[in-house]
Parts: sequence; structure tokens; C-alpha cells
Amino acid sequence: MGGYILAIDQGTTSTRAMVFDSQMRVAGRAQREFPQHFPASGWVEHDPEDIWHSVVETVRLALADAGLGAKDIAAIGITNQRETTLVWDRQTGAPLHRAIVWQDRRSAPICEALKRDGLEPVFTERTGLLLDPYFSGTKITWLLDHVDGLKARAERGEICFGTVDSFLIFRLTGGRRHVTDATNAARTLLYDIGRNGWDAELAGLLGVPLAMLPEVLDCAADFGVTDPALFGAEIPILGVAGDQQAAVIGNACFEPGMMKSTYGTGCFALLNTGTDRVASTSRLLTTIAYRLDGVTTYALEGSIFIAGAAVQWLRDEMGFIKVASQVSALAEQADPEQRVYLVPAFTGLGAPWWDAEARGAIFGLTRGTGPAEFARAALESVAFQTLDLLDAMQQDWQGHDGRTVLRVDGGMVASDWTMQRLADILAAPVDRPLFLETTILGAAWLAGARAGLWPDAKGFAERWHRDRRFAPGMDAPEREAAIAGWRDSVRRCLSA
Ligand SMILES: Nc1ncnc2c1ncn2[C@@H]1O[C@H](COP(=O)(O)OP(=O)(O)O)[C@@H](O)[C@H]1O
Ligand SMILES: O=P(O)(O)OC[C@H](O)CO
Repeated sequence: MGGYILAIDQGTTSTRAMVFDSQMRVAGRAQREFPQHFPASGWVEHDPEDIWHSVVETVRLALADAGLGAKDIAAIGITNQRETTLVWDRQTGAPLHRAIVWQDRRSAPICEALKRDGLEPVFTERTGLLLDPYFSGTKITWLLDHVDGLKARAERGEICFGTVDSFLIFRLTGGRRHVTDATNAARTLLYDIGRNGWDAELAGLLGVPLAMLPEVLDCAADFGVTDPALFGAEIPILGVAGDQQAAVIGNACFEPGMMKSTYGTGCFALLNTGTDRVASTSRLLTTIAYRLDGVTTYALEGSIFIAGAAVQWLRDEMGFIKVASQVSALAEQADPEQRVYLVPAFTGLGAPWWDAEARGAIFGLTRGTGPAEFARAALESVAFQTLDLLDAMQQDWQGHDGRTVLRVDGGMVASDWTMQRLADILAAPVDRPLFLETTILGAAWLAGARAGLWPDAKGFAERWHRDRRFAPGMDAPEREAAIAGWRDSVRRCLSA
């Protein structure tokens, strides 16, 4: 057995694989994009075979990049886009429908019907989630209602449901294991996060036969070994976590009060609340941050749909920049006298508003407003939205005093200007890590620690290094005026 760890990050638009050496340094890497399917308005699908091939290919390429073979790899860690829903044949492993992606809204009527029946509180109480099509549960209901014969076969135990991790493990182990981890299970609307088990009553309400659900393991556990035919030797799969939870781990947010925020296309902020399961009164989610040695650590989660996507909008629709990295320089040129606000509710607003009907708007335009003010407003909108999440978190978690340090990751944190403005608006320090690929590192750590090769959580946290701390520098009246302007702009965008 070799001393290397291989980690797979199966994301929404691409799959990455990385090989890490025993010093947790990257020894090889590969990345592949795969097609997105939009068969109807609001529908988003992936072909499970595309996902599967991208995983096998990136693993092989990362091994080749490192100049290693399967025998050199001690363990695999997997992290994945969450909530995306797959069903497949237990005998053959053949998918029975395309994967329904987390962004897909088709099950909105199912959610509305359950809400009309007054059932949201029971789902929220047990799962920490809201009745929203984002989560897997109502996507499974839709599949059972629309794929011919699926329901009867699922009741007979012939069908497997799984999130992407579960499907990949099934395939990687040659169909021997139908398992998932606690963080992925926590995103289904079927899993009681307090009791740590599938909830038969909720499954009944969604019409989901229990026979199709995977076994739920800790994040660091024995998930099976890979079929030797795939990579040339068996490799144990020892770590699994949903991607936002893996970023909590990779950013070493192991202490209650520590928070990470990932700025990619959207933004997902998770605040570690320790073994306290904090119920949100501000429509944040309560979720499992990780479960290790049978002990569950919880988090409050807020999701923002548009973060880096606002930069893409400036580039692709407005044509103000050619590449994303030009946005900071443009924002710096903005006129400090102009107060321009962009509310990027392009696909509605996420937490804490959850307003699917809200649409974007720009406020404060004058004759002198140009691309620079648009750029500044787009970047600032990310900071203001993070502030809304942080405020909601503080309101929800009364036991927690004061602002925490925020650890950040994701493509957008390359922008120093944005990170500085984030610290200014939050009036809190923002820490950017030296190693920015925290999601895949988190998955690698789960596997490496379980294999006994990498340090424990404490030792791993000591190895986390800061690239730079952005300290807040805006004076209070300016900050308050800016925040008041943002709040007013959001109010004007809400649908009701
Ligand atoms: N230098 C930059 N300044 C601001 N935004 C950036 C910069 N570089 C990348 N981005 C934004 O970051 C996003 C990509 O980040 P990434 O973490 O790769 O996202 P995802 O995993 O969601 O695909 C894009 O939306 C892009 O617009
Ligand atoms: O694949 P990403 O990075 O867009 O993350 C998707 C989230 O897990 C959805 O909940």
C-alpha cells in the first residue's frame, strides 16, 4: 500500500481529481467539464454516464500526472455536488433517468402541495431543511411518479436512490455497496438529523419506499474498495462528504463559531455550531457539518445563488470585462460619490429571503454611472448578501457571542478588492487560506486520517495556513449608510 491519497470532487459543472502525498502536498491533478442538459424551463439534468466517465477519466489522468499507479494510493476520499438525485437498477447499475440536478425546480408543485397541507414544520423539525425543490426528496417523488414502473420496482427493492457520492461508490465498488455519508443524507428531506436515521414517516409523506435508500455511514468510514478492473488495483474508499461540508473540513473549521464561505458561481456559508442543533428562525438551514466516530457536528447554512455568477454576467451579458480577473481593477475606478446597488436576484433570492419570484434590479443610477460602478455594485452585492447571512446566523444562534472570523475559498476569493470590501461590510476579519482547494482537501483529509496517514483534526488544523487576513477598515457611518442602502434595495426587489 502506498502513502498517497486520492480525492475526487464531483461538482456541478466539472469533476476534479487530485493526488496528495504524505505531506498533504498536491502530487497530481486533473479536471474535466461535462455537459449540462436543460430539457425545460427550470429543469437541469446531468447524464449519470457523463458523471461516471468524468470521474474514471480524471482519476486515471491525476494518477498519470503524479506518475503513480493504484497500488501507490492508500485511500480515496469523495466529495460531491449535493442534493442531485439519481436512481439506478440495483442489479445492473444502469441509471433509470438522468440525474436531476440540485438547481432543478420541477418539483415545486410537490413542495407547494405539502406546504398547503401544513407539513413544512414537520420536515424542518426533523431534517433542518425547508420544503424547497432544491433538496432530493421531492425530486425522488417526481421520478417515482413519472418513470414507468419505477415505484413498483422500488417497493420490491430493485431500485437504488442515491446522491452523486452514493452512485459513484456503487459503481466504483462494482455494485457491492449502496451507501452514503451523513452529510449527503442530511440534504434529502428524508433523514432525521437529530436521531441520525431515515425517517419512515417523512418517506411515507413523499411516497419514497425505504428499500431504495442507501445505508448511511460516518464521513470517515469503510465505504468499500474499488473494483480492481477500474484502476489496476483495489483502493479503499474511506472518506465522503458533500462539497460544502468538505470545505468546512478543508478550511479546518472544526471549532464551534468557525465559519467558512465558498465563493464560486453561488456562495454557501456554513457556521459550525458544534454538537448544538440550532433551529433557525430566519429560514437558514440546519445541517450536518460532519459526523466522525458517531458524533454529529452541526452547522447553520446559508446559500446565495449569485456570487461569481454576477461577475460572469458583467463579462458575458454586459461585455464590461473580457475575463473575470479584470473585475477588481474596474471596480476600483468607480466614483466614490455614487451609491449604486445591484441586487442580483437573477434566479430569485436564496437565504434568508427564499423568494423565488424576486428578480434583479440596479438602483441609484445617474448620468455618470458606467461599467466601473456596475462592477463595484456586483462585487459589493456579494459582501452585502454575506452580511445578511451572518446577521441571520447570529440571530439564530443566541449562545454565540460576537462575529466570528470568516474563512473563505472558491474562485472569487482571488479578488483582493472583493475580500477587502467583504471585511469592511461585515466589520469582521476575513481569512484567505494559502491552499485554496479546500473542498477537495477536506475529502482527502477524511480518507487520509481514516487511513492513519494524515494528522487528526487538531493536527490538520495546525497545518492550515493563512495567505492573508483582510481587516475591516471602513468607518462606521459610511458602513451603516451603505448597508441601509442595500437593505432598501433588497426590499424593493422582493415579490411580496
Ligand atoms: N479574479 C476574480 N475576481 C472575481 N471573480 C472571479 C475571479 N476569478 C474567478 N471569479 C469568479 O469565480 C467563479 C468561479 O469559481 P469556482 O470556485 O471555480 O466556481 P464553481 O466551483 O462554482 O464553478 C466564477 O463565477 C468567476 O466569475
Ligand atoms: O458543485 P458546486 O460547487 O456548485 O456545489 C453545489 C452544492 O453542493 C449544491 O448544494
